[in-house]
Amino acid sequence: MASILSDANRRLERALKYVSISEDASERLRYPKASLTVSIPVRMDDGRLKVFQGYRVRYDDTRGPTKGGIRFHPDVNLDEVQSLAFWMTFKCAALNLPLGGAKGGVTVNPKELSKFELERLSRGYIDAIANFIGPDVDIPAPDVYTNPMIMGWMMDQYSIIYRKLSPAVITGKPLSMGGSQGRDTATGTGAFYVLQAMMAKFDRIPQNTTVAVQGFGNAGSVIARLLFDAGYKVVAISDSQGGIYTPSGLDIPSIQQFKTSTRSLQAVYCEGTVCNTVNDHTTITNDELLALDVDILIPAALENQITAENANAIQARYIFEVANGPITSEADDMLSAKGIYVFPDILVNAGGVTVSYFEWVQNRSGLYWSVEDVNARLKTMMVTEGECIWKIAQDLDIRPRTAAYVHALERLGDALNAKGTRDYYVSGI
Ligand SMILES: NC(=O)C1=CN([C@@H]2O[C@H](COP(=O)(O)OP(=O)(O)OC[C@H]3O[C@@H](n4cnc5c(N)ncnc54)[C@H](OP(=O)(O)O)[C@@H]3O)[C@@H](O)[C@H]2O)C=CC1
Ligand SMILES: O=C(O)CCC(=O)C(=O)O
Repeated sequence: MASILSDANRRLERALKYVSISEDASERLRYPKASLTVSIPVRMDDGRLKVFQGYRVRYDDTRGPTKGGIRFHPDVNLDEVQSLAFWMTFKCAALNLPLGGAKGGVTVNPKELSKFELERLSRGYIDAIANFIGPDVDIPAPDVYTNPMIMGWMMDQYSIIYRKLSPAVITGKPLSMGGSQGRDTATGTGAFYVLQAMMAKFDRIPQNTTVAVQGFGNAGSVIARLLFDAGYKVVAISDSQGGIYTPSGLDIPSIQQFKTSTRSLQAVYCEGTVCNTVNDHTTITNDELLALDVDILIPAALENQITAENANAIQARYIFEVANGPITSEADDMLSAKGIYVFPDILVNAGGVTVSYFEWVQNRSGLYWSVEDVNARLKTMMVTEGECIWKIAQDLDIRPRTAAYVHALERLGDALNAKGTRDYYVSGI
């Protein structure tokens, strides 16, 4: 299979046909600005020293300091981190955030580490990348298998290194360490606002709309819950171990209550009290979930879930990409040919980075906002930019994904052109 970054770049090439930005600007956007690979030695609880591979990629900083999460997962590699940083660049521009794109990761299965080992790894990662990040340079945040506790350790480690409390160096922190209200639910909430706005265009009524959600972590569980509360019928959910399916609709609040990051949904559902409330559920694989005959499919786990191999099996009418990069470009073409609407990651999951931006603003101003204020601002931004993208798609008769890239490219092109040629003969910060 092609590298994830070269596949991601195919979306850029497609959108470039619809915008008039300079050759210089488009050429600059094809390559990450800087990629750092580090080794992180960690003393394990049994006394052994283990060395982990870590990465941080700053893709483009033309519109502001770079921003993007940190992933702890066994499959993390440089190609994946570069692609995630590419998507962050276009996501921040699509939402008009004054930020560029970055991403980080460590190749590790955090479920195999003790809490102390995880803390040493998190602090070691910051030791290794401290020169590469900073509140005005590059600001990390959580992603898959990282969380507020890890962000807190990382911010603390950075503050120790620079002998100065630096809350604005990282977002997604615990509230007690300068985190923002609403950041923990922001990705799912932002996606919900976009979904509601788009479904209104098709006159869809929640009670008559079935949904399947792949991935039940920070992003997937929140959107599943919001959809359930709004009256949608969430008939299937899954995690890394597989999924559960109930045609009459799942009791999402009970499942949320029982699921913890290390327990499988199937075990929670079948061993727990939840199972006793619904009799007609079946366990399904992740592949089966993707192919269910539902109205809305929400991939909210990892990239490359829908490929040329299984695109023809997809039956959903609408796909909302809460995960980054869940559909390959080849599969995109096949879904489009089947008349399936795909609402893209760089719009749908942008709620996370938007509230991260709010957190960074709050850290720098010292003035903290209520959750109502955060969510109201989030809703305005998600719906406003979503509507612009929808209009571009209608006006140019292109897919929502290409429209989102066109929207982002117009802003990125302006900024790259305004900056002039400095980048081409003086090294950047
Ligand atoms: N967190 C954020 O703010 C943002 C996240 N995203 C994207 O959303 C997606 C999910 O991230 P997030 O919810 O934060 O991550 P979490 O770590 O909170 O949750 C990940 C979920 O995905 C499940 N999962 C892992 N591997 C697979 C697999 N192979 N098949 C099906 N499910 C799997 C996990 O299962 P298990 O519980 O069994 O481990 C877990 O339920 C990622 O693509 C991420 O980049 C995008 C924007 C912001
Ligand atoms: O909150 C952030 O800064 C980044 C979130 C993220 O990693 C993403 O949107 O993929």
